[in-house]
Amino acid sequence: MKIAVLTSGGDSAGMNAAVRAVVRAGILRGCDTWVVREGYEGLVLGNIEGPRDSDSPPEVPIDLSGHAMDPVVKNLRFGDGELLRNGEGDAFVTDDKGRTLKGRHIVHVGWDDVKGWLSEGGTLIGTARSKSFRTPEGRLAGARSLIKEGIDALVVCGGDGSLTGADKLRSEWPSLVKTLLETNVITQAQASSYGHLRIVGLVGSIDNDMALTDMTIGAPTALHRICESIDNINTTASSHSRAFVIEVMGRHCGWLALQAGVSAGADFIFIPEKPAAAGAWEDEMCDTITTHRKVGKRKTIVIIAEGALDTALNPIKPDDVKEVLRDRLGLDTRVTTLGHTQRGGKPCAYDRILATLQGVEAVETLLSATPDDPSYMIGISENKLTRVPLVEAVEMTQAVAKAIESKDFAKAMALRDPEFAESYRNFVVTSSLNISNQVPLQKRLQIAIIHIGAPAGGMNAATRTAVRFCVDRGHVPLAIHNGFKGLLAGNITELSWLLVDNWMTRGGSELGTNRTLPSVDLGAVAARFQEHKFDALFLIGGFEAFSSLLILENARDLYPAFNIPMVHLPATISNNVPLTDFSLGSDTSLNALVEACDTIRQSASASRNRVFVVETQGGQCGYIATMGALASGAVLVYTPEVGIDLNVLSKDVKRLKTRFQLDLKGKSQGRIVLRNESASSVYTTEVITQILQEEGPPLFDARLASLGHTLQGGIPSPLDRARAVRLASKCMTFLEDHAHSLRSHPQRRAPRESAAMITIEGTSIFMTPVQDVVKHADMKNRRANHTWWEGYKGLAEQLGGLSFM
Ligand SMILES: Nc1ncnc2c1ncn2[C@@H]1O[C@H](COP(=O)(O)OP(=O)(O)OP(=O)(O)O)[C@@H](O)[C@H]1O
Ligand SMILES: O=P(O)(O)OC[C@H]1O[C@](O)(CO)[C@@H](O)[C@@H]1O
Ligand SMILES: [Mg+2]
Repeated sequence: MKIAVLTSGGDSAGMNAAVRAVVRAGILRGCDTWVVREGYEGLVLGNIEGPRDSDSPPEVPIDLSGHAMDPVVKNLRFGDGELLRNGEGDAFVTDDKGRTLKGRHIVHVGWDDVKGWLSEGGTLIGTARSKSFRTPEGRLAGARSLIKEGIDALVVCGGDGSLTGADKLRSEWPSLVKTLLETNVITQAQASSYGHLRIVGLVGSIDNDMALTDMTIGAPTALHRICESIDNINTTASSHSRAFVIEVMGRHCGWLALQAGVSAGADFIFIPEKPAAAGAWEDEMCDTITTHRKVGKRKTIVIIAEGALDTALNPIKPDDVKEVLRDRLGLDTRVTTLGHTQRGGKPCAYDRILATLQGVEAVETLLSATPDDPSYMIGISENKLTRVPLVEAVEMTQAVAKAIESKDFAKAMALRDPEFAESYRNFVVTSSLNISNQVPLQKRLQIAIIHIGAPAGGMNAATRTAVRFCVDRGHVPLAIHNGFKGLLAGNITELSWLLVDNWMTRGGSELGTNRTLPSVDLGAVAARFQEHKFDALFLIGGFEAFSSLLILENARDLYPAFNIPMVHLPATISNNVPLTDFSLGSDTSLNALVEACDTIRQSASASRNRVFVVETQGGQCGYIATMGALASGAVLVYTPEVGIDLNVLSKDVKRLKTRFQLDLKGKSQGRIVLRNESASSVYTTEVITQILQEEGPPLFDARLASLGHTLQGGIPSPLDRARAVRLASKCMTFLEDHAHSLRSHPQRRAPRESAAMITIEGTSIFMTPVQDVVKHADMKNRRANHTWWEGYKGLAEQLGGLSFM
């Protein structure tokens, strides 16, 4: 099968990763792979007729013995990848030896043509907003180009518009083929061979505006760019006690503005799905901000989506908001439009992984497609890839715009993914300071918050959420400083709304954290619970927090003080807590790893012929190493779950040698091997590096880099912050509900369900009793019995290109 991939609409970070994945997965599955330059415009323009240099066979590598049938070897490179990467495709070439892509929009690419693309921002194959493709003539020309080049299947990576175009092409295809046949543009044989177009959509857009998927490729990276900017603005805003109105992208969708509001801790937001009340938003905004200023807040951050409206559908622009803040509140106010900085830069770890997994899935979808199947869009629901009929996704997306146009805002909100409305509610609770939601005095609780284990990004954001929730409901948030040691020392204080204001952006643990378990002195721990009148306990941490909760639940018969609701929010960079797909901090950590590996790869590539063995943390859990390999393009990954033996090592050395032999002479790229710190007690990172150093020359040499505690990351990633807000809010509701039911039905022993862990499993979030979590835990190795990412070690290595050698 000949598969072509194009990118269309506004560019988004991760599009290159998607193209790389489609190309490499296609090759691994025995397909020929092509890219279409400049989106649909490239299809319309097609390729110039006559001789061209794109189909020249792959340059023959020096040693093919034993590997001639390897699909990677057969499709090693066609020579145009460098041109695309360097932006030289359209260069004016004077001598006849030079390559050019001028006049060629549909280009054959091989394995090495997409090397290094994983980490590149934007889209190297170009994108466009093609006017001509919107016309029937344009689509006819597009169909002609595809058939002329013999393309059987098309992957379109773009936003809602691009996928609407893809759906149109799909539905019109039979009539387009008929017209081309009738006008003798194609032969009967071509019409029969290409009677059915296999097409699949990948959603690439920073807007996250496509229905039936939780996330679009590029939206998380744009959120990174926005949060970085707002984090920077925060400090200057605070210094001058100013207000900032920050405009973010999103013509018809408020996802970026909403998530930025949640993750950056803004005071007020404007989004199209929840338009501000016409004629009343000025009062509402001023009241909210005045309340914040009255308790002593020195800065004001208002985020406004590009497409913000009021309920009468009048656009609201940053200058309108600025005027109100200046004239009515007397605030020294500045407007910052983030513009295209949001679309720029390298993809974050999540986008690299999402694009890679969805690219692979797109190829599988094309291979299994029959003429009776609908065309699919590859989506994601929480942590599960989905195949959704393209036509349904397009219709539902258009329904949002229609709902807004007809002022049915509740419907618009409901048509976005389920998390959208929840995020909005969470934004309101965590940003505002209002007492109208407070519960009656007799229902108010003293809720203790404790951090346990190693620091992880998002711990402080979760704590801030808990505190803001308490303030909103009238509960008292009590911080236990320095874990159970601190509790025993009586290190407990009340937290306030203002104190936690800047905690969204803070890494580490503001409360202080350590690995001491309550078993250090259970009786004394119970006494402290009683003394400080805890009504509920919120534990934030990793495996130790899970163990602590288990210890407390097991001791409920002995110590009545533990008969309060208790909930654990997993937070650890290792992501080794059983049952949950993601712990807080794991995304921050992957981003730290990806950044470090990009830098290391740069050094390795510059030195030519170099392998870096990079050691990751993760304890007995290979999550960071495995997902880090997918996100950084490592060629090998060693995990504690699989282990290392001599056979594996010797095979890997051979594979690396073969791969280096296949590189263009003098242009060898650097390669990365990731090794989890506990993958083997004998074959340590040092030993593996020494083996490669001994065996590699003259083909390659080897160096070691240990990432250590840098993997805890600095500033938490926006995804960890947003997850912290979402999960911590649910935890607080859980504590409140169980505390109230325990108060109304006092029992000697609290029910086991009242000591739970919040878990993300596939498409759902659960409150799982800690006693049930135990069944899924390997307590000795401090990890889960089974994980969702196990198979990705093999996938990372396949996409790295060594597995078939
Ligand atoms: N209704 C349509 N019929 C045919 N082609 C379309 C249609 N809508 C969009 N397209 C094609 O898709 C291209 C990209 O669409 P659009 O500019 O809306 O961006 P997008 O894919 O939504 O991405 P983003 O919103 O992230 O920039 C258009 O320029 C056009 O070529
Ligand atoms: O880069 P352009 O073509 O000006 O488009 C800007 C638009 O593209 C997007 O970035 C993506 O759709 C929108 O958020 C924004 O309104
Ligand atoms: Mg769009």
